[in-house]
Amino acid sequence: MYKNYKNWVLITGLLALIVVALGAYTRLSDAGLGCPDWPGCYGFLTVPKHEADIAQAAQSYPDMMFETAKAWKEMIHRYFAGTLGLLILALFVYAFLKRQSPTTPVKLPLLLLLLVIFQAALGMWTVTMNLQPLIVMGHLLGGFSILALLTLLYLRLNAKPIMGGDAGARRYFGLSLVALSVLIIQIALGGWLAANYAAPHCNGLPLCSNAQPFSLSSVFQLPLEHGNYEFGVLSQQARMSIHLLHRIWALVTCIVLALIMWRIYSRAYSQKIKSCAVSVLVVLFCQIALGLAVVHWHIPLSMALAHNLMAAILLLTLIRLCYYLKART
Ligand code: HEM
Repeated sequence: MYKNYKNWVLITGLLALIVVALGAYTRLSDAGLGCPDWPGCYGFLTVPKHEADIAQAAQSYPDMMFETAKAWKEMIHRYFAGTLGLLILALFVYAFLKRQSPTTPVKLPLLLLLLVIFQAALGMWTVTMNLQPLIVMGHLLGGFSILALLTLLYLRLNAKPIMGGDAGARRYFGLSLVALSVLIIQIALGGWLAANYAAPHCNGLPLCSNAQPFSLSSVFQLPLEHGNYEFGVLSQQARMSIHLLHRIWALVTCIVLALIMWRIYSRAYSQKIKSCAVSVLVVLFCQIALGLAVVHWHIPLSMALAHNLMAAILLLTLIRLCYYLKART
């Protein structure tokens, strides 16, 4: 039974990765408003198919343009996300029933359950508030957080302690948390960039070829008073600055993570810690290359999607390192 539970945690983690990818696909292919209501689609449980249903949908939402392909992208994301929510509920119920057992943590599944409920609310607000950028960014961060907590739960259940400990590397747990914070800021800036449709507003490499100057204050402008935020509402200068800040912080992320990983690698004597630090470096390199490719090839959907997934993988590899640095033997 316990072995099955471990397998279910793994399956739930893989499903969370698929849900994050489907969410990115929906957002990046501009299908976020494919269904203008929640949890149904134009008042139906599935995408309206018959002519009479489509006519009724058009009548109920006269301001919306019904597009079958966009509606399906949105609904498939919701079906997968709903399944993920049910699996997380099942993990919590099992952990609660086995709460006396020291090998089954209960706080982590509870946190996951609360987070997935909040994430569903964010998904609803994304639609009902017509892609308000703060909500869209929050929804992206919520997905990454669920993935991160499932990874932690998987590690708690499966990770083998490092033989003899690794006191040399263990001292760097605090620094690994610094690296994690820098990365989380970079992921949030990426979400802010995408939620404000700022990708096409900075064309050159490494800097933007736009004429306007960079403005830090415009990056944190909160557009609140608009009825619909699809395709962005901020000025050209604000979007260029948001994009540029994501690149500048990418440089900071790269330097901070590279220095900290090198330090941990050179001080660790366990192979496990060394390999965790190397994986962070390899994934970081791929992520920077993908970011550059997204700009160079004018934001092809496949690359933007890969850039999103690589950000998630980078977060997970860093969490794995933090876990092993902290885990008691
Ligand atoms: C550690 C480095 C980086 C991380 C963790 C990171 C993370 C992210 C994330 C999470 C997104 C949001 C994707 C989505 O909404 O699905 C994003 C978007 C984006 N990033 Fe990065 N990024 C990094 C480096 C870079 C670099 C170096 C560049 C370019 C020079 C870049 C260019 C972009 C662009 C253009 C988008 C918007 C994609 C779109 O809206 O279609 N990123 N990034």
